[in-house]
Amino acid sequence: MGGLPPRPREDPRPLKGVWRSLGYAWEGVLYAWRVQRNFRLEAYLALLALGLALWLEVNPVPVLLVSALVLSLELMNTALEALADLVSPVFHPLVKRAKDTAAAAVLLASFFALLVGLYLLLPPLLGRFGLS
Ligand SMILES: Nc1ncnc2c1ncn2[C@@H]1O[C@H](COP(=O)(O)OP(=O)(O)OP(=O)(O)O)[C@@H](O)[C@H]1O
Repeated sequence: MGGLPPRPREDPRPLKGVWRSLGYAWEGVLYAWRVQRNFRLEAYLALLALGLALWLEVNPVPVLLVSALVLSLELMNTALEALADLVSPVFHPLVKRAKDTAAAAVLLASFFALLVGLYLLLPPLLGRFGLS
């Protein structure tokens, strides 16, 4: 395990600290990408939805916002799972509550993202194929 980084006020080069923080955050993204199949699936779906929005000339901002919400919640879920496994590697009802609730947050956001995607993209998509 690596040592802890210097505390912000003790760091003689604060800007270097910002880059270091970005590096740690990127490590988190790579970790989630490696171990979480759902994170990869959600990232691919977000790219697909963004590509469709651009192709259909639909405002891509809502797609970006809901994608950011789902992916961020998946990262938080991954973080919570790691902590829960550290605290209680064996079955504990409270860990079950915590993990299930964190997973529910991702599920809920994904459901609403799907609704936003369908509402925004389906009508112009059907129009492109002459089905509207
Ligand atoms: N230590 C534990 N104590 C109690 N229940 C647990 C524990 N670990 C896992 N569970 C239960 O199993 C479910 C799945 O947990 P797990 O950590 O495997 O996540 P997951 O849903 O498979 O997520 P992912 O596939 O994203 O890793 C949890 O939602 C919870 O209900």
